[in-house]
Amino acid sequence: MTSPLDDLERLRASIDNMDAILLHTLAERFKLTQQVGVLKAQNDMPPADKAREARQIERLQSLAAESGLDPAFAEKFLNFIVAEVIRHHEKIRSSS
Ligand SMILES: C=C(O[C@@H]1C=C(C(=O)O)C=C[C@H]1O)C(=O)O
Repeated sequence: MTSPLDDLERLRASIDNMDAILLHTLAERFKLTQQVGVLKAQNDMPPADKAREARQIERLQSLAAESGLDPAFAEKFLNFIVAEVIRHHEKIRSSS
């Protein structure tokens, strides 16, 4: 029989793996949004696109509901990421 501490350690090891996946996935996403930022700066397009964000939120809320996640959390999560992306885009724009 495993002890509670063994169980805790095993669960935490898997959580650490998931955190690494999340971070690597985010890094790949930021590589793509950086390319979008360069494209927008080169073509005088605004950093933010609220219509696109609204479509993404709607899609993620529905995926969240299907996965048993709180749709409000999905929206907050996307908004948090997009705010950082916009910050990057503004930086690219001001330096080009
Ligand atoms: C990446 C883009 O720029 C911004 C960032 C988005 C994102 O991180 O998904 C979505 C829309 C834009 O506000 C884009 O227009 O596609």
